[in-house]
Amino acid sequence: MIRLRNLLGCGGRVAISLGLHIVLSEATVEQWNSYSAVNVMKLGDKMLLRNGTFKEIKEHYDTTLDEPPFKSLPSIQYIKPDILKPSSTEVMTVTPWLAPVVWTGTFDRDILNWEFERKNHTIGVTVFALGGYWKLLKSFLESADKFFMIGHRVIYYVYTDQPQKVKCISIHKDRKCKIYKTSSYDSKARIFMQRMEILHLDIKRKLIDVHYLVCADVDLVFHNDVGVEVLGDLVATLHPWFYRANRDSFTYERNPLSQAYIPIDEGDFYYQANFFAGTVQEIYRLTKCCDKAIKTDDSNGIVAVFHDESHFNKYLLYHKPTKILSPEYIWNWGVHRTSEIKTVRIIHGQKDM
Ligand SMILES: CC(=O)N[C@H]1[C@@H](OP(=O)(O)OP(=O)(O)OC[C@H]2O[C@@H](n3ccc(=O)[nH]c3=O)[C@H](O)[C@@H]2O)O[C@H](CO)[C@H](O)[C@@H]1O
Ligand SMILES: [Mn+2]
Repeated sequence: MIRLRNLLGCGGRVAISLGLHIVLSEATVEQWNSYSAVNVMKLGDKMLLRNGTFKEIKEHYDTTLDEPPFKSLPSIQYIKPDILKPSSTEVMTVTPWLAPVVWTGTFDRDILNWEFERKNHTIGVTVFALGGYWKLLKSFLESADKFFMIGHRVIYYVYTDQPQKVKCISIHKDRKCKIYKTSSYDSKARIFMQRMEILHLDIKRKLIDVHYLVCADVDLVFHNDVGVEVLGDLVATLHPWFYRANRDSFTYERNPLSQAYIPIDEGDFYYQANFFAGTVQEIYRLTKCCDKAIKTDDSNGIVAVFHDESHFNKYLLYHKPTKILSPEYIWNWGVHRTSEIKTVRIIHGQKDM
């Protein structure tokens, strides 16, 4: 029996269940038994376009529901969680919409790794390095090899206008690096705008083909372990300059004519656009939506105050992240460090070119 999970992606699963609902409400099962599976499976994954009746497929679906979804691993030992003991008394660890906020001390990476390994997912990282910024790639990739997702399958997707220079940078032998050539741009604003477009188009073209995707700026240096705790459906990082600030001091776009506009009495947090993550589907939705908003602004002669970051913040206000990373994840040495910043994990803003 081929497992259903091999046949269906997330979309396929939804389509099948939708298919069943439509089918059962509009025709009897007997009627549908005589239909070719092809008709039904147009709703689902192409791999299911095989000869078989609806009955066979329904039976297959029912059987596979009872199978364990992921590989089983030997159990691991860890300290029992104590429900009466908060993971932090200093900081918020869950938002009002029930998204966890990841701080050092709030998670056990061994448990997370064990759970992740059962699912056997690949993690992609996109990074853009155009113009003189290609020189930052070496420290980005070398530090990622040392601290990022150790023990997991990682693919780096490097976008650059100078692929020949990038090829010379050596990366860890167990990791793949795909280099995609992009056009050169004179202005930074153009680069920020293009990134959103390139990302959603390449996800659609399957040039980026992973389960989880992390989108990072090249002027980041990994300083301590960053693991699967940063993965989730839609994950954003708190900005170190603003995490203690009130919403009226956030540098959101305040021009009501811009697509990125956020009124002064709205906003949860100020997120940085230089490190975000999610499933590839969620990153597709985010980048496509931001790209559309940036282009609408462009056609009206508007450039949002912090470019893609303004649009990113607008998107996340109305599509709440399912996980938030503390500023430990993207720290800037220019910010006064207080006691809640226990482990600086990634450093931003040291452009040593
Ligand atoms: C003042 C300003 O605009 N700040 C924006 C910029 O902060 P930053 O001042 O940190 O921007 P930056 O210079 O790091 O540029 C952002 C990223 O674009 C890429 N890049 C940029 C220029 C270039 O010539 N070549 C190149 O490859 C590279 O990946 C870089 O890390 O970026 C953030 C997104 O991450 C936000 O959008 C910020 O609002
Ligand atoms: Mn930067």
